[in-house]
Order: sequence, then C-alpha cells, then structure tokens
Amino acid sequence: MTTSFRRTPGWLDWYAEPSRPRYRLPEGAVDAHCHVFGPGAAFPFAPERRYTPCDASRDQLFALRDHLGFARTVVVQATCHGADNSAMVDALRASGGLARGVATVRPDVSDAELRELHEAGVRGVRFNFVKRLVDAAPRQDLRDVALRIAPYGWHVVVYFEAADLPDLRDFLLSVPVPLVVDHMGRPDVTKDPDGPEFGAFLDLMRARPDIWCKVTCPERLSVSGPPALDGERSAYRDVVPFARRVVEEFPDRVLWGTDWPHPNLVSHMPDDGLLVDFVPHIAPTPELRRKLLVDNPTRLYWPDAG
Ligand SMILES: O=C(O)c1cc(C(=O)O)oc(=O)c1
Repeated sequence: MTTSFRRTPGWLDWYAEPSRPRYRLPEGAVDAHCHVFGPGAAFPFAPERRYTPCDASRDQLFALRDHLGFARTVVVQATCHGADNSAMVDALRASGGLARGVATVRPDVSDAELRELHEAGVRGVRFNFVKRLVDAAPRQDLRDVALRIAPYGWHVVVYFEAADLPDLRDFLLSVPVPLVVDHMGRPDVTKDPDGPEFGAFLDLMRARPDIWCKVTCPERLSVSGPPALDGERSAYRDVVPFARRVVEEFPDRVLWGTDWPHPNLVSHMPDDGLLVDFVPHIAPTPELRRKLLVDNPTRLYWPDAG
C-alpha cells in the first residue's frame, strides 16, 4: 500500500528547468545546504510535520548538483521527516561519498543509531527554533543531544529567527560543539545591516571562533527582490549587504547552499541556476568564493579529503 500525501495547499514545487549559472562554480564546490523530500511512497513524511511537501528525491538532487556544477552535497534533514532520517541517509549511501548529512535526533537516540548515522556520512545534528516549523525541544534535551554527539566530532546546525536571538544567545554559546547557523539567523533585511539587530548576530559570530554561518536563502529574506527568475543575474539585492558583511568578516567560517527543494516558499520558486549567480555578489573575489564554496565546507564535512 503506497501512502499518498497531499501537498500543503499553495505548495510551490521546485523549479523544473533551472538555467545554467553564468558563474562557473570552482572545482570541488559544495552545496552545503539542501534537502530531500521522500519520495513519500518510499519514505513517508512524519506525522508531526507542519507541512507536506512535494517529492524531491536524491536522484533529482544529484541531477541538480551536476547541472549547477557542484561536486559535493550536504543533505540537511528536513522537518517534514521529523527524526526519521531514513530518506536523508538513503541519499548519503547512494552518493558514493559525495554527500554528507545533518540529522535530527531525539535525546534517547541509541549509540548504535549514532554510529550507523556516522558510518553513512552524518556529521551534525539540527536544532530548529523556528516556531512555524517545530515545537522546539527543551533546552536540556538539546544539551543532552550535544553531549551525545560530541564524541563523534559532529557539530550542531541551528535554525532560528533574528527576533529570537536575544533569548537564545546564552544557550547557543553554551553548546559544547561547533555551531553552524542556517540562513544568517534570518535577518530582517529592511533594517540597517549596521544596526543593533544584525549587530547582535555578528556579535554572536564574534563570541566564539567555532560558530559558522550559512549565507543562504536570499529568496526567503528578500523584500525588494528582484527574484532569481527570467534571466535575473543580480537577484535579491537587499540581502547582499548582510551576506557580504558576514563573508568579509568571517571568510573562513561561511558556507553556501541552494536550499533545494526550497520548502515553504510562497511568493515564487527561484531558478536554482540564477540563485548560484547570487554568490559573486556576496563573495566578490575568487579567493572569498573558493573559501565559501570549497575550502570551508570541505574542512567541515570532509576533513580527511584536505
Ligand atoms: O524556512 C523554512 O521553511 C525551512 C524549512 C526547513 C525544513 O523544514 O527543514 O529547512 C530550511 O532550511 C528552511
């Protein structure tokens, strides 16, 4: 019996025919933030999910990787799969070592499960504080998880909104493993990049040398646009000052990714080829782009590759 899942009303499927980027990605470039969704018939979506996506399979993810010119992939567990990491692990196992993963685990996860996840290529866990996506786990549970994964050398990927940073800051700084912040902590880009809100995020980055930042998801944050559609090679201009600030101040601990298949977008679905052309606007030199796309993600996820 195959379970059929009905997409959340208004769901936007990923962009079917992405352009080729004009910007030619460097050798060894890593898409450091993307997901797989099911397919639902093989990997049912979690009952506690807050949305029901379209299918977005590992093979479709790898085809996009090759189309855009990435060499490697970091597959991040999507909240629609809860703590059932099987779709993500399946993608890692099918990748021939070209994909690493970030899992969602509960505090009672067994050591056998952690070892199996590590063997498959998982190198981190995700703590999600975005209220529309999950009921955030109690802080003590998250601390327990961090202690469980520390022996594996894993890090913690955190997803939060800028308004919640003041309340989260002390907890984040207490996590005893490296942190990787998704989507710059979702700044309000109508505010001043030199203002107190983004300043609080930059201060978090300055507080510890092992806090990394994904300068990702301009399509989620932009108010001004223009969208990465119809050949637009200079998209989401209001996000550029924020991302560029992070890249220039922390060049050795920034990462970039497509966020394909782009869950929960409502205004439009970006052409992933044009999204790649956003990168030169935020990393304006070849050296910064090599750090952002190759050196940093390789050091974090493939430390033995060198
Ligand atoms: O903003 C979002 O809706 C979103 C959701 C997820 C997820 O459901 O895992 O991941 C993301 O990176 C962003």
